[in-house]
Amino acid sequence: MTIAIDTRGLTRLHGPVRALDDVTVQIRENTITGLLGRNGAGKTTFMSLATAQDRPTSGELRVLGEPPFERAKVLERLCFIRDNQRYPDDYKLRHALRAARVFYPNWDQAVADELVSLFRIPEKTVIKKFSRGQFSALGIVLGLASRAPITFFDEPYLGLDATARSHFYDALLRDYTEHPRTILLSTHLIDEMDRLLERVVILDRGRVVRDAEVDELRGAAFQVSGRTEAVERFAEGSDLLSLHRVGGLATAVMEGPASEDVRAAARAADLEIGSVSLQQLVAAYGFDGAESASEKGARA
Ligand SMILES: Nc1ncnc2c1ncn2[C@@H]1O[C@H](COP(=O)(O)OP(=O)(O)OP(=O)(O)O)[C@@H](O)[C@H]1O
Repeated sequence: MTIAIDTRGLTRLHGPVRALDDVTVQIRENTITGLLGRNGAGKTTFMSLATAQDRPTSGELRVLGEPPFERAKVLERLCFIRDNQRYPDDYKLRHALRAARVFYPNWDQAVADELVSLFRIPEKTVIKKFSRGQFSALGIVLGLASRAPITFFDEPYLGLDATARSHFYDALLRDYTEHPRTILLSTHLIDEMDRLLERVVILDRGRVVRDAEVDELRGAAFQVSGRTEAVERFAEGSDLLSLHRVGGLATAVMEGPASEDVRAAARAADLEIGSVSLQQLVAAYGFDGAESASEKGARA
């Protein structure tokens, strides 16, 4: 297994704010990894450090085997698509594409042309007058057509309508399958994107709280649903992550594998047992801004 991004104790302080706090993580090469976490968790900071747009306060960082700072050889192999990208005032689509063609050694013009037409990006309008969605679509075109060995997408979907988002996911998967490379994506749209993700790193207040294969995470919890009383009784004494009650019915997400014994007990209590989605799991742990059962318990 080759590591694309390797960090040891990576820390970035802004005064009292620990934007990244002692982060030790290895991002695998040729994998799509999701960087998840609530607002302010440190996702953009991580990407900015890995692309040498910012410097760490302490800790070690290696990208493609080297510290990225002032290493042209490393930097030309990275593409960072962020939501506040600046373009010169008079830039139109063709100027951005021309600059990208010069900058990215693996640039694929045919991919760019196809995506420009798919996303209906205007050719005559200056980029600074683009709608939010058109601006995001341009970032996606640059990110995919760059074919950079490591591509960072920091919430690349802002302003995109549902059809355009779906075009993005399909184009990303298709191009990645044909040309495997390392892709790091930050997102809050976990349900929509979970089919893209092979691994996730979840950050909370600058720290890594989970770093796992998506399949491994999904197998780490299960849900039971049915009559509230029966669900509550079933959940007693087990590792309850979240409990939602609606009318007389409830759904509980519980940590641990759904073993045969657990399944038999659920059937005996007339409860439905099922798997949880990545979004449900992230929400159950409270990493999406919702309050987890353990936080609620701690307050009570
Ligand atoms: N230049 C800066 N000066 C001061 N604080 C900063 C600076 N940049 C980031 N921070 C703080 O560092 C923390 C991490 O910010 P970051 O932008 O990395 O979070 P994020 O996970 O990308 O959030 P979001 O999902 O909202 O985009 C936040 O508390 C933010 O306010």
